[in-house]
Amino acid sequence: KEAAQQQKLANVVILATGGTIAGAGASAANSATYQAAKLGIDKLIAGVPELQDLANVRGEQVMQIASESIGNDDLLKLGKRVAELADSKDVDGIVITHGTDTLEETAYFLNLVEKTDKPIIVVGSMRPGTAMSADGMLNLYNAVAVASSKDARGKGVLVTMNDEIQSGRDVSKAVNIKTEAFKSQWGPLGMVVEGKSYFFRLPAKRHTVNSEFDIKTISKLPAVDIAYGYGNVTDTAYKALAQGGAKAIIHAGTGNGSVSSRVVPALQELRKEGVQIIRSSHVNQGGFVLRNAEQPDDKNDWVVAHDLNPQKARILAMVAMTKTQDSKELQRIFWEY
Ligand SMILES: NC(=O)C[C@H](N)C(=O)O
Repeated sequence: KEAAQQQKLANVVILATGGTIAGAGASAANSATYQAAKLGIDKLIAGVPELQDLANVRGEQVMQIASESIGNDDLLKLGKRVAELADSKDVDGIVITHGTDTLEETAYFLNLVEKTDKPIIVVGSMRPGTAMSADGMLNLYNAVAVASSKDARGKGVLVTMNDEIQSGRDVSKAVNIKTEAFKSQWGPLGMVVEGKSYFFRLPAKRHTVNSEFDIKTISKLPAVDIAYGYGNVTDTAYKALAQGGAKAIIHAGTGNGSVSSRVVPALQELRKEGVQIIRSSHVNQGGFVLRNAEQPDDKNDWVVAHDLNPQKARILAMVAMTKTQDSKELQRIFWEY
């Protein structure tokens, strides 16, 4: 009977990368003071025995780091492992446990480059498992529930935090410390309650099987960096990033992605030298940058990131620039993804 039950369940692989979901503090009162990336995947799975009621679950430790330290090589390594698993007939869904600081970047990256309609869920926690009211157990349970659900297929990479199912493209960490940390200006796609997924919306932008990008053909990501806009800003950081080898600079601009008159000449000059300039907005609750609104982008040959925040714009620029160095193509890609 047990064997029959196992056969009916979906096969889900959990790829562990570290983060607070694998973190540990000195006492149960330590919800914010702890070390990330301490527990291995076997301990995480053993900590939630109910996972085995949802799916046949197995784990793999891909890396063990806090997500603020994830680099481009880590993204590529994770992305390639996800693709191998997605190609396997024995795998129905994939969960990635991840620190929350750059979770939105990894989720968007996978959303762009994984050619599969199998569910891929990225999940983290705001409190370590040793804390009172730790959120990791339920977030992980929800992630496995969504990964084993047929309803989650073809919806792009998803994120399960705080009972919500979010699109990996749209979601970002909007609050820290609190467990209701992840928000999207376009709203969640659904909810997961007691191991069941409920979807209410679909992502509108190109992703996974409909994406023109494929992790299998990407072996290196170009250098793309971010510089922040604020009152009294100078062009020092922009010039330094270009000198450091940046092929594109994401301008994390004020308001509509506006650019200070003190910075405009340097960005015009850098563009002439071949560096792509991409205007985004650093406003907290969701930016929306349009071409030729605050700056004459056509004249300057700059690109706008539309609703993508600066860190997501960096991910898309890197992926896009594995294929094109043309600013018009880049802009087309920023509208479509
Ligand atoms: N809540 C977390 O996971 C934060 C941690 N710094 C990380 O991103 O790994």
